[in-house]
Amino acid sequence: METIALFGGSFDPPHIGHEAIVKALINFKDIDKVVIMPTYLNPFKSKFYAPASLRVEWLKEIFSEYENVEISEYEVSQKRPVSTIESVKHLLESYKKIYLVIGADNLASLEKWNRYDELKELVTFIVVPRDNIEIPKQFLIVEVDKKISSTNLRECIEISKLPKKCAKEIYNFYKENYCKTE
Ligand SMILES: Nc1ncnc2c1ncn2[C@@H]1O[C@H](COP(=O)(O)OP(=O)(O)OP(=O)(O)O)[C@@H](O)[C@H]1O
Ligand SMILES: O=C(O)c1ccc[n+]([C@@H]2O[C@H](COP(=O)([O-])O)[C@@H](O)[C@H]2O)c1
Repeated sequence: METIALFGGSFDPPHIGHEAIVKALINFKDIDKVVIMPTYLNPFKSKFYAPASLRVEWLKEIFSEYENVEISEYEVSQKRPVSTIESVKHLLESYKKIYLVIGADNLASLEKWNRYDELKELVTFIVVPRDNIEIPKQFLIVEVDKKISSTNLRECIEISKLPKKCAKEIYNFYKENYCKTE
């Protein structure tokens, strides 16, 4: 196991778009393992909705039968916003090469990420297309076409857009706590 794909995110909630991205990564290039790393809190966000412990629990259940997929609690266990550069440096103690996976919506803020100049030298970015956002030529692309976002699901939770393994638990949590519509 030398090469990993680091797939970080809030996963608030996890949805079938995330699952499709992980499936596509497993067979991409020289990737040996996908490391899914939920945030405690994204450094650019002010709050989370589901507690980190619950998001970790869901992710572990969703990917429990996937080979070569690991859920890392490195960020969550620190109970603070953790910059991606910190997580990458931590993972480079164990792995030789890291592909860093982001949705195209994150391209707009990427250069403002903490120590971006250093980060870009340490990883190879993989971008997943989204919302017809243009992806500059220097980035690798993994094609996954799922028009789903956690923001929309928090507004109006739809069970068909949640990973089967814990769709009911996720549905009930957001329905009771955040959904605005029936
Ligand atoms: N449907 C999708 N297509 C492409 N990339 C996605 C998709 N859903 C999530 N991603 C990417 O996966 C990573 C983790 O996503 P995240 O947990 O933020 O979910 P999200 O649906 O993007 O949530 P939000 O609506 O709050 O931004 C991010 O880099 C995000 O851009
Ligand atoms: O390192 C940073 O400065 C930084 C700033 C904003 C976002 N990120 C990371 O981007 C990933 C996607 O976040 P999100 O909330 O869109 O799922 C997640 O791993 C965040 O920690 C990282």
